[in-house]
Amino acid sequence: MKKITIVGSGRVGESTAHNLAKAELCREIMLIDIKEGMPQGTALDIQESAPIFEFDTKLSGSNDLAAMADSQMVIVTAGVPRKPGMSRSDVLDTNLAVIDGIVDAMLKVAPQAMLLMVTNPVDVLTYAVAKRSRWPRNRVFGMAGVLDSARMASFIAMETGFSVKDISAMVLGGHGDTMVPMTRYTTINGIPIAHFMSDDRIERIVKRTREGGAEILSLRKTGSAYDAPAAAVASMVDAISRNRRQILPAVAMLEGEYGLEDICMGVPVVFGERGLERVIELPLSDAEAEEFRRSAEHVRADLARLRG
Ligand SMILES: NC(=O)c1ccc[n+]([C@@H]2O[C@H](COP(=O)([O-])OP(=O)(O)OC[C@H]3O[C@@H](n4cnc5c(N)ncnc54)[C@H](O)[C@@H]3O)[C@@H](O)[C@H]2O)c1
Ligand SMILES: O=C(O)C[C@H](O)C(=O)O
Repeated sequence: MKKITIVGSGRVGESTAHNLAKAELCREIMLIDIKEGMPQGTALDIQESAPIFEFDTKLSGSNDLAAMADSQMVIVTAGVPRKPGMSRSDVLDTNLAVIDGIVDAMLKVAPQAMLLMVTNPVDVLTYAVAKRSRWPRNRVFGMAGVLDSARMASFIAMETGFSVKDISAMVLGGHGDTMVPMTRYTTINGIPIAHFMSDDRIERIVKRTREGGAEILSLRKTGSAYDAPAAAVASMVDAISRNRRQILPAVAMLEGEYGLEDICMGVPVVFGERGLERVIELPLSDAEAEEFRRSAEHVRADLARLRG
């Protein structure tokens, strides 16, 4: 890709910029933030690591949303994170106001770009962007499942002692307390985890995965997770910019899949050069379908707040 803009150069934005630059996933990165001097300073700081990491990506910063002109992708990490004790939905109203301005600016200066939403609550804000922009779903999607699945895989590696490289985990649904860790589709080198772990141990991992964001918040206290989230964003950009046609869980607009439409939430999708190229519909057991339905209800409750 030629140019990627990251709007919001706080913790997740900065770490994402560094990951994209180190992997040379685009030729140019524009960092934008409302804080004066901050995106410029962050861009320069990362740029000065280029001789050490040996990347040719050029970084710059701006306080003007018009600087996203000609981007092929805009990654949105602007807004506020929740504080300990809050749910992600508690920052909806604050972050919605931020997102609307970004979409309006994109419609003017980068109307053909893809938008990758990170700001929380990510399912609802992805939906808000899709509705405001009227872009097709291949160009509007959100990051959550790659992060939640990485957390689940990390916890399985910690519990079993097996290499994390062999663990393939999958978490679907809304990015909240009702997310759906798909234990039946989670394997260690192709072997279902039930072969290695008791139901109790699996249930502990499911719970810890659902509470993964809150666990980091409660330890760190001054901010939410950013390193694993930024790595997750970079892996989605990698799949798109290198046209890998990789299956990753991501927040997508559903158009009848899983019996749902007019809602954004986490499902397995194929990422390639056109962005979100296809939603994959997995057969669900009765129990999984029920968890998925409950998660959708939770997202819909927040969507109702958008309307009114
Ligand atoms: N989807 C996920 O899985 C996931 C993971 C981690 C964080 N997040 C979310 O990402 C968001 C950012 O988290 P963070 O830790 O980087 O927060 P942060 O406070 O470090 O950074 C947010 C930045 O956004 C900037 N900002 C605010 N309004 C803006 C606007 N109108 N235009 C441009 N910039 C603006 C702020 O100045 C700040 O620098 C939060 O909403 C957080 O919950 C989501
Ligand atoms: O927990 C949060 O609020 C941030 C993010 O959604 C996460 O899961 O780390």
